[in-house]
Amino acid sequence: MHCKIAIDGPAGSGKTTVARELAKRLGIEYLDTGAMYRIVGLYLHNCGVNPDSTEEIEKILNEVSIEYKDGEYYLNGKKIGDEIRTAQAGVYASQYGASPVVRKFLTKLQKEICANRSIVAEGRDIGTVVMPDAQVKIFLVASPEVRAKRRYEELKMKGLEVSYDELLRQIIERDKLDSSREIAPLVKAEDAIEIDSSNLSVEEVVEKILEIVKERCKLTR
Ligand SMILES: Nc1ncnc2c1ncn2[C@@H]1O[C@H](COP(=O)(O)OP(=O)(O)O)[C@@H](O)[C@H]1O
Ligand SMILES: Nc1ccn([C@H]2C[C@H](O)[C@@H](COP(=O)(O)OP(=O)(O)O)O2)c(=O)n1
Repeated sequence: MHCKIAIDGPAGSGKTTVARELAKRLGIEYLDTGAMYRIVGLYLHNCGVNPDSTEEIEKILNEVSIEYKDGEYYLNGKKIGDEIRTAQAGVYASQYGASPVVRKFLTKLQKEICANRSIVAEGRDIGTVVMPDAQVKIFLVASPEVRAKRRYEELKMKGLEVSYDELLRQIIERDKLDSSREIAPLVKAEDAIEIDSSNLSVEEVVEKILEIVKERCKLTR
């Protein structure tokens, strides 16, 4: 039986770090759905598309192909790099991520990738929309201040000029946008287990989830 693990939560709660480590230890696939929203958000922004215009977005997405191969993303055949990892790309992802057309386009792709395999997928609506049948659903949270500090350290390490106050503002704004939108909002799935990572190390979070996985997926690793 396939083991499906869904990790949802707000920006900076540790989803990507934890999901990657879990996938490695369990020897299963990993999917970062946020990267896909960042790719589409940045592309639509660069095309000057109005986030509220369904027609404009549909027209552009009809000519777009996104592929996911061996952990890498390709947009119209071109491999995606760190350009999607900026704070601003996260803002565009959140803005265009509220569009029903964008969500339909990406959710279809995400369901195809997650089908018929054991996988750890992370984002905002994995446990509620993309993999509602996941045996393990984690809702990973942390205080906005802790999440902004983590993002600040992360972006500084990448040599990017960032302001903690601006990051905190953006994180609070994205939290609000992501959880108040009509379609597939960021909410804890009824059967999800909430973990607050504010005062936990990555290892402690991974260990907590591994315990749940071993019990529910009967995996030995
Ligand atoms: N429990 C934790 N304790 C300390 N730092 C963490 C923890 N979880 C994640 N981080 C760090 O915080 C930053 C953001 O983590 P990330 O996994 O990208 O969060 P998300 O995917 O939820 O936005 C990364 O630099 C990561 O190494
Ligand atoms: N499944 C998802 C994943 C991301 N999004 C949107 C909302 C998020 O603010 C942006 C960016 O997501 P991402 O996980 O890359 O952002 P963080 O790493 O958490 O800062 O994309 C979404 O709407 N649904």
